[in-house]
Amino acid sequence: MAREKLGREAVAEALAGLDGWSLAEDGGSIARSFSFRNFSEAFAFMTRVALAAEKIDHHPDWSNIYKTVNVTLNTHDAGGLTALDFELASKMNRYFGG
Ligand SMILES: C[C@H](O)[C@H](O)[C@H]1CNC2=NC(N)=NC(=O)C2=N1
Repeated sequence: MAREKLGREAVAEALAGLDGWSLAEDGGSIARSFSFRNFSEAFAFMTRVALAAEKIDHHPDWSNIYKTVNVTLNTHDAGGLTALDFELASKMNRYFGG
């Protein structure tokens, strides 16, 4: 199941294929900071991600400061990382890459 908490090895494996994301010290979440040319691009990215998040019913913890978007992902329901976090993270990387 997509919402099942992943073990340490599965997390390490999923993270290895994911550019720019780092694992929190407690292993319970992943984080990445995205930097854009301006606020408009940052917000366009957030809009696109928001629609994708709604579609898969999985939502980021994030903040936006001007042209930077800081994101932390974990699955609250599972109390850790699940396949959904890595699905959303790789979508974000794709949208960021263009
Ligand atoms: C009822 C609904 O499916 C749940 O509350 C979903 C919504 N979005 C979610 N997003 C995240 N990041 N973690 C969750 O556990 C979660 N649960």
